[in-house]
Amino acid sequence: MAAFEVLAALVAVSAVIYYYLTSTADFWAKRGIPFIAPSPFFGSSKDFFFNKVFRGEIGRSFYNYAKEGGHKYVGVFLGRRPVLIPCDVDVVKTMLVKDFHYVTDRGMFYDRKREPLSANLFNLGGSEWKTLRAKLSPTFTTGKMKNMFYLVSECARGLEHFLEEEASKQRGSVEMNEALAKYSTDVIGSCAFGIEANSLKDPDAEFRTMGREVFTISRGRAFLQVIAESLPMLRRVLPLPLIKRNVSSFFTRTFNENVQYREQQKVVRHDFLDLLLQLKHSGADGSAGADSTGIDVDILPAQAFIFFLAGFETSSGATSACLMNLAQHQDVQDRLREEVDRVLAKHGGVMSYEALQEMKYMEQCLEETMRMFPALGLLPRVVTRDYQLPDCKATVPAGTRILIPVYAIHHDPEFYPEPSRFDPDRFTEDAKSSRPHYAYLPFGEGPRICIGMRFAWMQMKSALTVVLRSYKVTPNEHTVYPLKFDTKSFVSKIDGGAHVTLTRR
Ligand code: HEM
Repeated sequence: MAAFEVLAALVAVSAVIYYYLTSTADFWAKRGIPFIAPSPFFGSSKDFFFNKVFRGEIGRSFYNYAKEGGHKYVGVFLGRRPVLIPCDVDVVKTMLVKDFHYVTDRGMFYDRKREPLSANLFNLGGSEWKTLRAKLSPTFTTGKMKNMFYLVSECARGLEHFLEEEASKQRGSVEMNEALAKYSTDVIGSCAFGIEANSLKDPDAEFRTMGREVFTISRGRAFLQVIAESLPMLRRVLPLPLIKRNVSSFFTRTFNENVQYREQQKVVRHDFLDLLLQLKHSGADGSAGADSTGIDVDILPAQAFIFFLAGFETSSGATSACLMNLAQHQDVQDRLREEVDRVLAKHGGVMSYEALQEMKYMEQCLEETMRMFPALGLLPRVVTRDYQLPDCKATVPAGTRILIPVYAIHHDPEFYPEPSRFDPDRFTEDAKSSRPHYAYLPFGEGPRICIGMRFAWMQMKSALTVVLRSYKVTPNEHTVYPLKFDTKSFVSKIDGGAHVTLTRR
């Protein structure tokens, strides 16, 4: 009898779970939006959960399905959660800009109490995000970038020495992804935390170790994340810190120690840390500042942390992918080097901020690389109030997820014929004006566009200048090309590394 009761209870629980997991399956059908049918638990794509395929590529299969059917949208399910994929660049534009007040947030999970670093600009939503963005935006003006350039160029000199040593060790063979990750760790360590991160000099530098750890997800954690995707209410009870504890205590401690040092020693470096400190003080003395508009000064370390997180792997990934493209396309590399030599000669051989601004062909090479290899293959958004979709009769409720298929748009032959071909001439002014602006979204768009874009350009161009003015870059036996994406990485990363040979000119 007892066995029968246990069995009955099991059947009942399974039925409830099954009902819960499948109860959203008619979400898109009810709204008349074409959709990709889900399977229970995994939704429309198992690959999405098991990280077997690059997420941007999964988005591309959804996008192609919609386009082939002549649809502007396709509905999918991630687990039981309905997710909308807009597949028309005009719709994307409307969502990101005109209808921004309906689609303000990314729907990222954060928990200010348990994990203060998660309450950062990338994750925050609504009015908290808006106030913070307004406070932080002046930190990234051209003038502020110019003031910070001396710190970036110090790190670029560090990169120069590092490459000299590395290239001499292995007949010129260097893995550029790691070299550039060290460089960008040093850059952001210096600008956002005010310290010499020393990643280029010291193979065991703590900052670099933490940078690696922050993106490493154990199998157990990955499994819990799958469950949390399907059953979001478990998020608050599962032992699932977003950021590993040793990583978060390292960044918080480093930030706080340096704040204390600067305040005591009255050090001014014109970097992000200075600017974040100004936010702190403008609140404390009662003038229009952080506290007076409701920003808690305790969330400042979280902002330095997101500058690091959002800034180091994105920039190093794009720069190393660009070098891989240049290694395969010697004609493009020669043309770019000619530009670097010419502009530097004009500026007395000095890599100044102004010199970098003049390197227009370098911009084209990076733009084309970020088209092929965008940092985020899918741009997340969430609907914040009931929303009648543009060019469509359907309304979706608040809470509906949206994924903008950036990688798919960047590989749509309608905008980029032969999309797998590397061709920086797609980014001449004429070529750009011949296609819709929203067919190119490497930094996102609208009010939530990447706040660090100017900084990223400065950092990437400095690194490319350092490499190209001294070396010819060629493929070697370790080079894997065409580039493959690491399917486990949230931010796009080259699978197998960026191996090239550097030969002194
Ligand atoms: C090549 C380098 C970079 C790329 C490709 C990149 C790309 C992106 C993208 C795609 C987004 C989302 C935009 C959207 O949702 O519309 C974003 C947001 C963001 N990025 Fe970057 N990024 C780069 C470098 C940086 C750097 C250097 C920093 C900081 C120093 C930074 C800080 C941020 C922050 C804080 C956000 C959130 C902005 C907000 O929600 O208001 N990024 N970035």
